[in-house]
Amino acid sequence: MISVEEAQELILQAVEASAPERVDLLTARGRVLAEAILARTDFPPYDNSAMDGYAVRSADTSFGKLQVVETIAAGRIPTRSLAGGEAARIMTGAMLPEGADAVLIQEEAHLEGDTLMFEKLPAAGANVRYRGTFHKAGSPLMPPGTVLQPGEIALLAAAQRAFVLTHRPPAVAVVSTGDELVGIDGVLGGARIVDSNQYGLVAQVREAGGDPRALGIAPDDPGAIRGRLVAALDADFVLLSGGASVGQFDYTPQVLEALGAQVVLYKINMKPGKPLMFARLGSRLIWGLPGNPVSSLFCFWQFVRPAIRKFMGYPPERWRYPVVQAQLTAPVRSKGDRRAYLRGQLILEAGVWRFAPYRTDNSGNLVSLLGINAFGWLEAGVTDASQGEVVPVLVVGELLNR
Ligand SMILES: Nc1nc2c(c(=O)[nH]1)N[C@H]1C(S)=C(S)[C@@H](COP(=O)(O)OP(=O)(O)OC[C@H]3O[C@@H](n4cnc5c(N)ncnc54)[C@H](O)[C@@H]3O)O[C@H]1N2
Ligand code: MOO
Ligand SMILES: [Mg+2]
Repeated sequence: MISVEEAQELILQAVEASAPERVDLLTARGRVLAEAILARTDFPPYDNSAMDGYAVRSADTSFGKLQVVETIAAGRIPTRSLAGGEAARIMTGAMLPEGADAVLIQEEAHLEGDTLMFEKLPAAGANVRYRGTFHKAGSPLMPPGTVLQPGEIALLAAAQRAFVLTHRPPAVAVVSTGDELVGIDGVLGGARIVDSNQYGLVAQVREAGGDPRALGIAPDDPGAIRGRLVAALDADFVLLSGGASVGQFDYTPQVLEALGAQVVLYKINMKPGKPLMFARLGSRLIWGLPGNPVSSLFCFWQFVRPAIRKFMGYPPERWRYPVVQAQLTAPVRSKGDRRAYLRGQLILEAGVWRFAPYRTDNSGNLVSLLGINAFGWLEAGVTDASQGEVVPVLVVGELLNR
């Protein structure tokens, strides 16, 4: 059995960033830039007011009051420049008139007719956003490799980039195997269960940024699995779930070998998720995920998501989930035969990371995934840890505050 880190390394070595494609900015969230973006305009594009108030000349201190000569709304070009003793009513974002160099906020002034009364004029530059002070036209705005989150999308919109070159996400085919499986609206009873992995994996692919293709269920029959796998090879990545272990009807390893796939690794020193297989078939990458629902989800987070992120051009520090050190809120046990990942909740409590482990380690217990956001772990050879002990915790979901 190889370690989690060795397996991640081997899988990532098999992945390259995808070719760039042009996409509509409205659909680019979560993608990664494959081009450098230059600013064509200054940010901001003209001197403007940061507040609602009065554009003034800060040097006009000898005037006890000023004459308001016009009102400037956002989107309007001032009709005249300010001479000594003059002010202009101005709104947030409106263009500063020539001659003005500061904005007096309206709360610190009052009008008597067209005469502006105030105690003190603001210093030069107060409440003014000068042209080009955020960013200069012609200088690099975003390098390739920038992850496009809402802030970056808004900035690209401001730079008038309606289309951008980004790495394309992988198409990820999901195939479940098992004679016991029925589709979500299939007839239960007897020895049948719902193919829940298909739904969990499709959701995970989407969450990671990939393009999922739900290909349904193949029975536990090598020919049928082979047929479904070949149909799945249109996709960049294929996720087979079930049949990865050593049972009499576990066919994933033999089907992959019979197809001539190059098996890169099989079996990881971890629980849940030991019987993971990863193979290459031409340019296609295939994961044989263990069928146990918790193992399937966990193997995805550990070994598929990093590959999706690398394929999508994400920088290395974003391939894997982050790890924090957190205090256990309860004692935990492990058999010690493999590295044991304990599902649970990571909570930031009064500035301290605390990890509340769920009470089961059963790989078949889907109910135990309700509300979890993290996996704390004990290394192989360690059989217990007490309450308050600090353990490493892999953060797979949203952080919680308390
Ligand atoms: N003698 C041994 N038995 C097992 C070993 C072992 O080392 N020696 N490993 C165990 C571990 S660890 C795991 S994990 C599982 C992996 O099982 P498989 O990948 O072979 O998967 P199946 O046998 O097909 O199914 C296991 C389990 O999961 C359920 N399942 C399968 N597919 C789905 C699905 N799409 N949706 C929901 N549930 C699914 C299936 O019904 C079984 O209950 O092997 C252990 N055994
Ligand atoms: O490694 Mo398996 O996933 O525990 O039950
Ligand atoms: Mg099995």
